[in-house]
Amino acid sequence: MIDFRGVYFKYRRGPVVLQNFTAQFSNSLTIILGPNGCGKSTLLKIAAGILKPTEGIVEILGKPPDELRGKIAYIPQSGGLYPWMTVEENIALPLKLLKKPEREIRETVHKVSEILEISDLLKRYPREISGGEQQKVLLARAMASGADVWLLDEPFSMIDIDYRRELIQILRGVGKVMVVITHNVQDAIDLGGEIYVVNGPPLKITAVLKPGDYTKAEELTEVVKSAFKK
Ligand SMILES: Nc1ncnc2c1ncn2[C@@H]1O[C@H](COP(=O)(O)OP(=O)(O)OP(=O)(O)O)[C@@H](O)[C@H]1O
Repeated sequence: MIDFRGVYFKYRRGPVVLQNFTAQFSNSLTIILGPNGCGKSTLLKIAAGILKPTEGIVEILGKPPDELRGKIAYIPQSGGLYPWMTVEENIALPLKLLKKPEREIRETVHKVSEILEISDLLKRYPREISGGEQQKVLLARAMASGADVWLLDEPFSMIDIDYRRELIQILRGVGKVMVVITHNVQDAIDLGGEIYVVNGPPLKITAVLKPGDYTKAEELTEVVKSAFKK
């Protein structure tokens, strides 16, 4: 579903992050686990079409990212909400860009806000809500957008442990193609997708674990620790 073939990417004042990188993420839910600075966010930004590789081919559902504008929901590791817009306006933005009727926009925003338990935050600005609430708003925006592909960079890092599991169940029910970057092995298990353990830069895949291979965080932690060293 997400295909990287011979991809090369280097930051102008940074390392070569992708060097002839080839991978096919074919599960509808891909989880990427790896240490700080190895290149996970860069890979996701390339998939989202935000960064352009200098060599190689990137395809999502058979198309280059540029042809999928409006069909990809990308949630960055930090930021991502427009500070001058209310929470409601931030969630509505992708639907506005798609020129959906006002009534449909209103209904969709209210529906997703109820699902994510943020209805009471709609009139506030991003600076007036907590970090975890901001992450919920970003997920609400992805949900409202109806995008087919969700690229999520550490989407639960500030969500408390009690709500996290509930949120993961909600996301699993959305039924979209998803790539999720996480540092948290328990989240990876709860998500239940195919887990790619990576290292770098340059980014390389050191282990691929099928859903259900590991049910205990301790077992997966051991595999991840040894894969990080490869
Ligand atoms: N704009 C930039 N310019 C130069 N180097 C960069 C830039 N952004 C990232 N890098 C470097 O590229 C490498 C990969 O960064 P990236 O953000 O993709 O890592 P990551 O795996 O997502 O890390 P983390 O888990 O800490 O978020 C790192 O060595 C980082 O220092």
